[in-house]
Amino acid sequence: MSVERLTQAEIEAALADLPEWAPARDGTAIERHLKFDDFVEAFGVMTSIAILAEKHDHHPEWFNVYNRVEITLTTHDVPGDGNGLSARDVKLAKAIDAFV
Ligand SMILES: C[C@H](O)[C@H](O)[C@H]1CNC2=NC(N)=NC(=O)C2=N1
Repeated sequence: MSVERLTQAEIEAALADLPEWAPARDGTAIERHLKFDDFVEAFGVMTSIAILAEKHDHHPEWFNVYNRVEITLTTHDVPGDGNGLSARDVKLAKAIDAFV
């Protein structure tokens, strides 16, 4: 899938379909915060997301403490300087939403 940077309009359109996600890092990322019953559930979901990420060849930046998981999606391989949002981020976010 293309790693071209999404335009601002494309980002806004994508976020309209991703109500659980919020823009982050000045529009170069999107993030979603999750809370589970306990650590084991949180880590189980992280394990599933890790397998999904590997299938997508697109990997999250994430933080976990006990039952909380904070996921940030951004693309390193975009042209130009620094990370940006690409269609890969949108695709992985939709895949994550499909099972959390
Ligand atoms: C070589 C490998 O395919 C690339 O480094 C992939 C791996 N996972 C990735 N994950 C993310 N978030 N951004 C990337 O640009 C990216 N590129």
